[in-house]
Amino acid sequence: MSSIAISRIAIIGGGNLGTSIAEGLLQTGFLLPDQLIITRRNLAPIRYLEQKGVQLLTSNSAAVQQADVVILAVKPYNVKDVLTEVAPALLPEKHLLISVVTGVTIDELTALLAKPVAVIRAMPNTAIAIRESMTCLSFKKATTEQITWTEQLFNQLGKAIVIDEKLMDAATILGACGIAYALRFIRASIQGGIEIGFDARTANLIAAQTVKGAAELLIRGNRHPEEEIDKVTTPKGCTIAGLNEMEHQGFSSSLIKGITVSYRKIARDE
Ligand SMILES: NC(=O)C1=CN([C@@H]2O[C@H](COP(=O)(O)OP(=O)(O)OC[C@H]3O[C@@H](n4cnc5c(N)ncnc54)[C@H](OP(=O)(O)O)[C@@H]3O)[C@@H](O)[C@H]2O)C=CC1
Ligand SMILES: O=C(O)[C@@H]1CCC=N1
Repeated sequence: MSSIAISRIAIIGGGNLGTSIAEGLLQTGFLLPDQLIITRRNLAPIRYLEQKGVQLLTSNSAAVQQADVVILAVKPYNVKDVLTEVAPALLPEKHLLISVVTGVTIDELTALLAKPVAVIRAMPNTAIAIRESMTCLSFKKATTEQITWTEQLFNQLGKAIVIDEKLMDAATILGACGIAYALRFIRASIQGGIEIGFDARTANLIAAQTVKGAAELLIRGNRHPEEEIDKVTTPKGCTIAGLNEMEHQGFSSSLIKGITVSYRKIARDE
């Protein structure tokens, strides 16, 4: 497989994440809409992608046959059936399998395929739909070209880093589930904002843009949050009073505990 020339990408499982990946991919110059195939059993919810030129199929094997990169985006409990179905069509000399499935290791995927197809695990998040994903990648036996190509692909869709596979569950929690945690923070801010006088729409805009700005301060400035917090906290001021009350109520502690509970839900010793 060349590092740049692919004929088609097939996304197996056009659900929340699969369609988010498709939407992000369509915004890149990485491929044309007719180079993208997406499958699910019930195609009705994703007919809108057909209007954009994407090929929709119910046959996973037919999708795999037409593609050289296959993105597996089904729930973990569907993996065995789907891989058993597509294994005959997956050719080691042709295909790269990228799995975004939570908690299924490269060894487990390879064992289900029972053939030496290159497998890369990717853990993106739903912000991939707007090319703002944080994607963690891991691999075992992929070629340099396949790894480079996959990094380039996900860097077109946000930021991508390569991690050890044993950190993949932690990446799932911090990066993928993290979208939900961040949105809950924003929702709570909106509720507080309404209580102090804003209508919901205005509170939503202020809270979301403020979180975006805070995140950009860290990303662009490569800073620790507390450095930026120090700039906001006037001595005896309102910020520190509110922050300390949040901590007295268990703000950081509840987040840390939530993250570790989420982690225990999927983590295994690897
Ligand atoms: N949602 C997220 O934020 C993230 C999810 N993930 C992982 O990505 C995977 C997908 O998650 P998510 O998109 O949320 O789940 P969804 O349930 O939304 O999507 C899974 C899709 O797979 C389809 N599907 C099920 N069986 C088959 C089959 N035999 N052939 C083809 N398609 C099939 C389903 O459609 P139908 O029933 O019509 O076939 C469904 O649309 C999971 O493993 C999840 O852990 C990883 C990171 C983030
Ligand atoms: O909650 C879940 O199981 C999946 C994994 C990452 C995001 N959603």
